[in-house]
Order: sequence, then C-alpha cells, then structure tokens
Amino acid sequence: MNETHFSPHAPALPGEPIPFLLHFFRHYTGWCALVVLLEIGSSASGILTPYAIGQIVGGVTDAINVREQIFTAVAFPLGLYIVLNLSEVLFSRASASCRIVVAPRLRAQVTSELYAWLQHHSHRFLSNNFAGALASRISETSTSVNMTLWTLVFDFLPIVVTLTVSVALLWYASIPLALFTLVWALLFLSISYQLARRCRPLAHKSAEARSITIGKVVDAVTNLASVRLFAMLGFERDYLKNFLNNEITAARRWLWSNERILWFQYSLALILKVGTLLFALWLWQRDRISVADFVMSISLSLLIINEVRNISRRFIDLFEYIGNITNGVYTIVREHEITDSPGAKPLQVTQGCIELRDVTFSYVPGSPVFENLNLRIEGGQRVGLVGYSGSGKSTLLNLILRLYDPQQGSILIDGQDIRNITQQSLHAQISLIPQDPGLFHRTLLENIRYGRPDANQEEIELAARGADAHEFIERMPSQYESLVGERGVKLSGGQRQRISIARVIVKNAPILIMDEATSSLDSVTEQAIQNSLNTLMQNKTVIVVAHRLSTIAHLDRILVFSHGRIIEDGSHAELLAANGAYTQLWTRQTNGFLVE
Ligand SMILES: Nc1ncnc2c1ncn2[C@@H]1O[C@H](COP(=O)(O)OP(=O)(O)OP(=O)(O)O)[C@@H](O)[C@H]1O
Repeated sequence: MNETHFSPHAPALPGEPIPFLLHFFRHYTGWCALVVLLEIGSSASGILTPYAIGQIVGGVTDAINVREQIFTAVAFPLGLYIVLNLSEVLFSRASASCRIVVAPRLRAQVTSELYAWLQHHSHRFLSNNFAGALASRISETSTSVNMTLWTLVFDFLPIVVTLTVSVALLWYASIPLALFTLVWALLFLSISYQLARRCRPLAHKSAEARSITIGKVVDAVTNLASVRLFAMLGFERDYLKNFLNNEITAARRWLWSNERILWFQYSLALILKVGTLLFALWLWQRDRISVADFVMSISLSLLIINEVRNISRRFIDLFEYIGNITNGVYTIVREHEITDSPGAKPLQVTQGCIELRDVTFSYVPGSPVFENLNLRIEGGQRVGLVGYSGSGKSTLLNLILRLYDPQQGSILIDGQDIRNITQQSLHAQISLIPQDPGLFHRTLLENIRYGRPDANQEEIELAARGADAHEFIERMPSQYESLVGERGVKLSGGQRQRISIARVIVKNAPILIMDEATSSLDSVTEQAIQNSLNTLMQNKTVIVVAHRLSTIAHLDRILVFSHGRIIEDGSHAELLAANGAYTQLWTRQTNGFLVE
C-alpha cells in the first residue's frame, strides 16, 4: 500500500471489469480460502440439521409406546442436532470476523489504486470529467468490489453448498425427490442468472445517471456563491431536476427489471415448496419413504427456499455491483493520454534552454492553436509573452509543462525531447505560478512546504518574507498553522498568489513560469514582491505571461502573440522602436492595463 502512495508511477490496472476484480481478489486468496472453508462448514451444519430433525421425529415415532425411553431413543440425533447448531454459529461468526479484517483493507486498496491511476490522467481528461463524478465513481467502485467478494462468498457459496448437500441427502432418502430438487435448482440458477445478466446494462445506466447527478451537484455547490450572486437558486434547482429525472427513469427501469426477476424467483420457490410437499406425500402414501425422510424433505425444501429468497436479491445486487464496477473501470481505468515513454530518463537541466520545433497543436481537431511554431528561448533568458486573450500564451505554457502533447513537432529542454524524459523530473525542474493558484485545504505551512517537502520552518519563513506573505500570515489567528479553506477561499486573491509565490521560492527550480502571477496584487504589494521575484528570476530561464505590460517591460525579450503566431520578438526598447503591434498595445494601455 505504501508503495502505491509514494511511487510516482500508477499501478498496472486491468481495464475490464472481471480482470479488474480478480486483480484485487488475488491479494486475498488465503483469506478467501479460509472464509470459503468456514462458510462451507456453516452451510453444511445448517443443511444437516433437517437430517437430525428427521431422525428425531423418526425416533419419536418408533418410541411412541415407550415414552419414558424417548431420550435414549433419540440420544444420537439430539446430540447431532445440538452440535450442528453450535458449529453453524461458530463457523459463521468466524467467517464474519475474517470479513472484518479484510473488508476495510480491500476497500482502501481499491480506492488507493484507482486514485493513483486517476492522478496520471491528462489535463484534457480532467477538464472533460467532473471532479465530483470521478470521486463518486472511485467510492462506488471500491464499495462494489468489496460487496462483490462478500456476495460471492457469503451468499452464493452457501446456496451452492446447501443445494449440493440437500440433493445428496434427498438422494439417500428418495432418488425421485432428489432429481426433482436438482432439476429445480438448475432451472432456478440458470434462469435467474440469465435474467439478471439482461438487467446489467440497466444497472450500468442507472449508476451512470447517478454519478452524472453527483457531478452536477458538486459543480453547483462549488459555484454556489456565483449562483446566489446571479440570483439563480431556482434556476439551478430546475437545472438539476432534469438530471434527477434521468436518474429516476434509469433507476426505475433497473428496479422494474429486478422486480420481474423476483416474480419469477418467488413463483419457482412456490413450486418447490408445494411440489415437494405433494410429491413427498405421494411417495409416503406408496410407502416409498419413511416418516423421518418425509419430515427431512419438507424441512430441506423450506431451508432451500429460505436461502433462495436471499440469493434472488443477491443475484440482482451482484449485477448492480458489476454495473458500478464497469462504470468506474470504463471511466477511470482508461489508457493514459500522456505517459512516460519506455526508458524515459530524468531531465538534466544545464542551461535551461527551451526550444519548440515545428510545433502544431490543437485542443479540438480541425482548429489548431499553433501551426509549425518555432521558438528558442536561451538558458537564463527572461521572456515575456503578450497578446490578446485567446492568442495561445497559456497553451504554450501547457505544452512546455507537457500537460498536452503537440500533434506534430517537438519541444526540447537543453536538447532533451520532453516526450523522452520522465514527467516527474520535468515538473520538478519547472516552477509554475498560475493565474489562479489552487491551494489545499491544509495549513499555510503545508501549502508553502508543498514546493519542497523537506524545507524547514526557517526556509519557509524566509520564502514567505520573500513573497511578502510573512506579515499577513503572522496576523492570522493560528499564523503558519492556519487552515486556508477549500482551494484557499479563506484568503484574498492576492494572499493566495503570495502563498503560491512563496511555494515557488521554496521549490527553487531552474525554470520559472509565471502566468499572470501578479495580476491579483495591488500596485503597492506588487512593487513589494517585485524585488523578490527579480531575485527569484536570477540564473533561471523565465517565461512570464502578463496583460499588464509594465510587469514585463524590463525582461530580456518580449514575444507578441496573435492567433497562435509570434508576430513580434525583441526587447521592450526594440519593439517600441519597431512601432508595430507591441507599440500599439503599449500606447493603448491605460494605467498599465491591456485594453481587451
Ligand atoms: N482546454 C481547452 N479546450 C479547448 N480549447 C481551449 C482549451 N484551452 C484553451 N482553448 C482555446 O485555445 C485558444 C488559446 O487559448 P489560451 O488559453 O492559450 O489563450 P491565452 O492567450 O492564454 O488567453 P488569456 O490571455 O485569456 O489567458 C483559445 O481559442 C481557447 O479558447
């Protein structure tokens, strides 16, 4: 388990539901074998009890005229009856204890491995799926894997044992009665299985509808502040209603199909109950079975029906679990879009030179953001990217960080194609300060330490001072131990940004990327941390995206983007002298802001 937590690699997971189940079950074969033995013991004890009852009744009938000797007459079957009841209880409690040991671990293991797999999915996958729906699928899948195991062991196994032993006992009492029960059992199991299997797609659809609704609820709850501020509470409830209606329809279809199975199963159970009674009476009338066997047959048929009542529900449940697992596996255990190539090596940064060669990239087929883009940023160079919104600046950063792979061309860092190096090492060598830094709902200390887990308190405070964050942290009730709220909502935008800068100071990677890093800061705070940023930028390759041109005017080089192309390239002074697009942007800025 620990390996799963700390390894940067995703564990291998089968992408089909049944191999996926077996992948987890194989870790518990020893435990499962023990539980199977205990359950066989428990079921066999339960099923032999009617035999003991039959023998007691037989003994009572024989001793009808010598009542004072009744206990001697039934001593053996009575002892057997007590031992069987006792062992049934002991075996079943022992197997339940095994479940207590195994079940929480199995559930945790499925959650952990699915989560590890999810961590390696691409940015595109995560943008296309609701976080809430993914979390609910992980939870449903791990519960269902667990329940599948226990349903097989605790419900299906006993019925198989019960039917086998019943038929054997009946065979000994009366072959026709045994054949009748055997044919009935085979019919019951095969038709139940077929019916339940047909319901499987409905179970799958119902699970899917449920997770879509949960995704929508999580999305709405995350944006609840916007919902309120736009006075859209009613609208959101109506919006959710459509998904709830789909969920209701899917669930009803699934439940009706279950109901049909239950009707069939209950009818078949009735046939067994009445059929055994009539058949046993008929056999007794012809003196082909004894009173003891007559009582045993009736008790056995009642016992079988009791088990069967459980199994009919369990068949349906089993297919629901398989439906949930299928849903989870097909959603999460898909092939990763971006993976480390075989034999990928760690990135070695010597200069920090970044080069794009003939890069063509589109998010959506047919509308490329870049076509044959070429760019070389020398090691240690500090480059500003400007251009109107949607011109491709953030996309360029996404490609350098390998959040997406270009369809054509290559990106190299110090001559190493980033497709041939490990993603872990790539991300370790690049620091990013994004537009909207998402913080963890953990303490400020933990959030800053995220940049380098072994950083000590002193280094963290130094970084916080560098990012002009120390003062506001000290004013907080629990200082560095203060919790920041989900995604850092308890902090202002500027404070979040400063924590994110402190984190990057602690990380101190050789390549630094800032995407509108200081956009949430007021001019006074920006000025205060500009010095630390300048210090941070020293001896690093730096790419800064900024709409406020004053923040990048002092950089070595400025690239002007327009519709995915670099239309101007030079220093601030050179670009102003060229009197082109940059000059237009510069002159159209009011108070340092780009007019959109
Ligand atoms: N995940 C995505 N899926 C599809 N299209 C996207 C995605 N992200 C960005 N785009 C599109 O790609 C183009 C470039 O977007 P990009 O975010 O790189 O622009 P930008 O220059 O960084 O804009 P801004 O200054 O507003 O951040 C835009 O047309 C945008 O709509």
